[in-house]
Amino acid sequence: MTATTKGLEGVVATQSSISSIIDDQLTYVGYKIDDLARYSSFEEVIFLLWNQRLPKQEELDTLKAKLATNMEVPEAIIEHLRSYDLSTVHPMAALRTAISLLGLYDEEAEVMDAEANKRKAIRIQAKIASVVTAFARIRKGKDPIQPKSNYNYAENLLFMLNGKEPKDIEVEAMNKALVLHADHELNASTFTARVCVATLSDVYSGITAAIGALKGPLHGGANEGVMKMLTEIGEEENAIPYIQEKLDNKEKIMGMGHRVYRNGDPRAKFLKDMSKQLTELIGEPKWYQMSVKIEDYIKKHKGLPANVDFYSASVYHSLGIDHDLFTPIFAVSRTSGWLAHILEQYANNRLIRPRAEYNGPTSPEYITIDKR
Ligand SMILES: CC(=O)SCCNC(=O)CCNC(=O)[C@H](O)C(C)(C)COP(=O)(O)OP(=O)(O)OC[C@H]1O[C@@H](n2cnc3c(N)ncnc32)[C@H](O)[C@@H]1OP(=O)(O)O
Ligand SMILES: O=C([O-])CC(=O)C(=O)O
Repeated sequence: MTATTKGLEGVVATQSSISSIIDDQLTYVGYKIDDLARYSSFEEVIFLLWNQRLPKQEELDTLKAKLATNMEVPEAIIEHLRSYDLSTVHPMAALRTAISLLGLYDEEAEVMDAEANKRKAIRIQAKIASVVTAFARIRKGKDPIQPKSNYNYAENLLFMLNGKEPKDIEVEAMNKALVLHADHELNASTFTARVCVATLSDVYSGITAAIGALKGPLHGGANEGVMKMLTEIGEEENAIPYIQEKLDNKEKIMGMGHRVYRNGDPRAKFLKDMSKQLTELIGEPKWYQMSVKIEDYIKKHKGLPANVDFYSASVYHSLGIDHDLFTPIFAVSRTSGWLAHILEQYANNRLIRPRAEYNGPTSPEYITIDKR
């Protein structure tokens, strides 16, 4: 057996043609994230991740139409959401359970051929936006909003969330955030999804498992943590003493650091630009200003760069999204990547089963329970 590496750092666990991080550059199917963030719609990226090529206009139109028409969720899911005490349930917990439940209403859930799996991918990608937004509205005592078939994915997401026609700038920002969060090589939640389906379990199980992994604050959950931190700081002048105290207490600063990127996350600059623009637009530039101060300080004193979660917090806040919905919105986007990886895993599968180096006691004498 080879030596263990804590947290599997640097271990290459699979081959994949979906996304890559080489020398701090992120690509989806070889396309630079900078180009995709500037020019692509989220639907184009979904097509790219699932088919390993960019769509022609007609193919894109078909995918957009399929996503829009599949957004409706079974009434039973809505009723289930209504049955929780939503004041205490974390939205990621509700999402995890709702997606698992969704599988019970999909007649093809257990059908394991490639075409059926692609059909399920469309249904899951479409419906996850409705589940998150329905949750958001039901807990405020409002009814879920039906998607519009002529809206694109980002528009529908905002529309179903806020109940009003989104502004162009908001749609543009949401689209870009969805593109930037869509996939990221073998991050923890994607790895979780692949491990799950490599047992030949079903797609819903893979997505449910991945949601569970994304929920944690060391992964997707960090974006909610960033906004919590900014809110606690309150004003720009409090930022550095607050951060220094956290560092003195050996606490981690959410949204900072990354396992793979050492010199900076290429997605962060787009979110940073959007944060500047949108926080000004809503008349709350302090969130951006505070974030810049923290980023500079952590870079200088810890050598750690901001990751994708750092500026996405103030971006989502500016779009009027509740802070505990930031990670579910991340999940809506990352579902596209999880699904791509699940399909890729099925297409060339082998059970994922590494080894553990045993470091427990050896040969203790067994004493029967009456003598212990
Ligand atoms: C979408 C995403 O998942 S992006 C990541 C989102 N997560 C976060 O933002 C949470 C905060 N960041 C972190 O916890 C880490 O940087 C991770 C989990 C992202 C990466 O972790 P790892 O590569 O395992 O690094 P690890 O946690 O071992 O940290 C290495 C050192 O840097 C320090 N460090 C890393 N991140 C931070 C941070 N955000 N704040 C303060 N110190 C940090 C650690 O304390 C450790 O210091 P030490 O060697 O003195 O003990
Ligand atoms: O790759 C990682 O470890 C975490 C990350 O940035 C992501 O999932 O987007």
